[in-house]
Amino acid sequence: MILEIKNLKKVYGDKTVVNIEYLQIAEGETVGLVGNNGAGKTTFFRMLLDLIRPSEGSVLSKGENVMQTDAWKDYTASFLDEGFLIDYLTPEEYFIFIGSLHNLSQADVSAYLSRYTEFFNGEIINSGKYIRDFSKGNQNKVGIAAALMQNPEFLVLDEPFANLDPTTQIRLKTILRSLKSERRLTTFISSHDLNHVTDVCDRIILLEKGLVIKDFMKDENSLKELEEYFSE
Ligand SMILES: Nc1ncnc2c1ncn2[C@@H]1O[C@H](COP(=O)(O)OP(=O)(O)OP(=O)(O)O)[C@@H](O)[C@H]1O
Repeated sequence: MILEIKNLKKVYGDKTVVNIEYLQIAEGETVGLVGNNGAGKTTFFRMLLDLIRPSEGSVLSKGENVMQTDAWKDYTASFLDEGFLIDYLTPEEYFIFIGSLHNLSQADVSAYLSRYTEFFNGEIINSGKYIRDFSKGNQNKVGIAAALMQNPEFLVLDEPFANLDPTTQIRLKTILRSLKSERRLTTFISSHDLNHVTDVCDRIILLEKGLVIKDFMKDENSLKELEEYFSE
């Protein structure tokens, strides 16, 4: 079991924004987290990654509490928002820096980047610009590519399709599918885009006011069911 959540709660003031009794994610699953604004998706992801402390409960990665160990950091990669970037670097400098944290040489990083030319669509590499000068969509591309470069077993992405152009959205889905089939990558992604989520995920978790309202395996009716749920 790559991830196990036990009685996880986050309380701000008198408001419980995440309240998940039990949840587990197995190796190789692609799980989509959906829910309206304020449902608690980002807060939940931040607790998964030990970026904020839960008020109660625990997150176990391969059986170890993420608050008490570091081993999970070797096989987990994530991109939640631009806060993960270093905006006064160029994308190349940023990739080299992230690579150096994961024992990748400059040659390894260049080899990796050359495989992602299509994903970058000519806009990221050799642009001579700092990350801060890129559009939000292109900043997202840098963050997602840096996460993938770490060759993770477990990938967490918060709204990866937002701000990406349709071509890149489709390319990202293709990349996620091939990493799943080639390397059994486990992916946990949040999204407001029900089409993309049902397209790429094999399991969908619906969060509302911090609670898991639905947790089901995707089938051919899932998109319609989700659309009905959200139109009520
Ligand atoms: N630091 C904080 N202090 C107080 N309340 C917070 C804090 N962080 C988040 N919240 C509240 O927690 C709730 C959940 O927010 P969160 O960002 O996790 O939702 P979300 O599902 O990711 O929403 P969105 O789809 O808009 O990104 C919201 O009501 C938010 O206002």
